[in-house]
Amino acid sequence: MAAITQPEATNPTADSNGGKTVAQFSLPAVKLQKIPHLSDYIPNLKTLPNPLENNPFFHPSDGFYVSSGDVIFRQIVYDLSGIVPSPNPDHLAYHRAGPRRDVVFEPSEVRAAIVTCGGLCPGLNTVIRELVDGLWELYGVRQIFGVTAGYRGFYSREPLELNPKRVRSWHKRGGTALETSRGGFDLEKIVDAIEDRGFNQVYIIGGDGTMRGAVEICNAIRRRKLNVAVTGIPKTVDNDVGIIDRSFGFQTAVEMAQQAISAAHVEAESAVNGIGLVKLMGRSTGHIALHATLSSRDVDCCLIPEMEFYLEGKGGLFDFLYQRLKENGHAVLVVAEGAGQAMIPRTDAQKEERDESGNLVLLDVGSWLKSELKKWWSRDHPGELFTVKYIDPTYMIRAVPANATDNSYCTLLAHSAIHGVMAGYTGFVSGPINGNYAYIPLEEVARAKNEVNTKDHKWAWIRSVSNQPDFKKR
Ligand SMILES: Nc1ncnc2c1ncn2[C@@H]1O[C@H](COP(=O)(O)OP(=O)(O)OP(=O)(O)O)[C@@H](O)[C@H]1O
Ligand SMILES: O=P(O)(O)OC[C@H]1O[C@](O)(CO)[C@@H](O)[C@@H]1O
Ligand SMILES: [Mg+2]
Repeated sequence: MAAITQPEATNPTADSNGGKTVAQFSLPAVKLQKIPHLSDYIPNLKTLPNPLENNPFFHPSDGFYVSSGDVIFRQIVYDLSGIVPSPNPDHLAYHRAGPRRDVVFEPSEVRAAIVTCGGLCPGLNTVIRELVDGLWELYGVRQIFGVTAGYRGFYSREPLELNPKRVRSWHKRGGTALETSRGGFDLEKIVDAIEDRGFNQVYIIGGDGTMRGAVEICNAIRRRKLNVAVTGIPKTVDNDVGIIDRSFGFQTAVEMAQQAISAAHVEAESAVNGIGLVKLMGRSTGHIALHATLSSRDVDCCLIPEMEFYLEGKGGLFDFLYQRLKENGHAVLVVAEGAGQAMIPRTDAQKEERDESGNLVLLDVGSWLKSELKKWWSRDHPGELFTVKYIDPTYMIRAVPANATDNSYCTLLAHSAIHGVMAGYTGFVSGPINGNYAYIPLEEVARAKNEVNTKDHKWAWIRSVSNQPDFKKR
């Protein structure tokens, strides 16, 4: 239990020259997040030396294996002055991901299943490929299966046999070669299928909904006391899964979004009073819109679900855009698909409309904004030229192969997951925390949400590059 205490209370703002730089400060005690293990409910689980020992390509050296004492801290930024209270009262630590000295699965007895659920995301095929390759090449597993068409595929489709030859070029393809779907989550049928088919390692790739389903599968497997390890690999182009630094495919999506913003910019500056409007994915979080705005620098205003805005009146969107048109002759507006939903009129039927997974179907904020902009201009500036060019690259930013950074990220995620499962961990997710790969309890990831914090420095940065209003009525 690390409790670090600085002995002397001094002026917290003093510089370091005198050596007395910080007020008395003590870190909270470390709370290590336990990862469930098959031995929690399977007595006398046999262990064997890691097969990597005999892998001719690895030659495990000193420090190669990760021990249970290796941890990653969640929070690495502290205010030693004590002026700003810590946002996380617990000093959380997670087990470091990586190969363990002992494993609980004999490779010849492993029957691994891989499934992809929910919407697409760049890198899905890379994760699948690297799971197959990692299991086969690192650990010598030969029975690897793809469950097709999402959760429903467990009980309604024949699994697909996978091997390195079959998946060789999958990382170059967008989408998921296993196919995906929403809905179809029938817990008992899924767990029956896992049992009947003899799967003992289940790799579940998907977003927040998928992770909640994976928690239920894990709990049911534990109730039945099955020797089956389950791991979740978080997939979300929206980057809305919490705790991990970012989700795979997110950077690729942000990069793709640049093309749409550039096109909107060209269209806008080539027109008289031109507005370029781009709608980007982001059902309940605006990370893609935020990062695409920050990296493009062509955007005058970025609207996200985490921030309310209004159209009319002083300090509203129209007021701001009018100023921009007067100053620059054009403006570029980026809107996340989940922004402004409460302002768009909905019929009773639309209020109820859900997709197969139960997610509310969003209305098209881009089309609505375009029509409101046109109404405003013709009402307030009749006879003056005005153009809105609306670009909706929705599926283009996620239906592409992963870029180089995301591809290597996917490889590390897949290999981390395999090492954890082979060691007997279950009900966990692998992912980077502050740049280091960790094992995080699945339940915690299923609960955590990563929203844009409109009070932090990154949002202030958006406001400073765009000079957009804060939309606070005064
Ligand atoms: N609370 C839940 N419990 C069990 N299963 C769930 C739950 N929520 C969603 N699922 C199942 O998980 C799968 C994927 O869910 P969903 O369509 O919401 O996508 P997701 O995983 O959230 O990914 P994304 O939203 O990023 O596309 C579906 O098969 C759905 O039925
Ligand atoms: O049209 P689909 O496939 O249901 O997916 C759309 C949704 O999926 C997401 O990309 C999340 O994966 C959201 O941004 C979007 O609302
Ligand atoms: Mg989701």
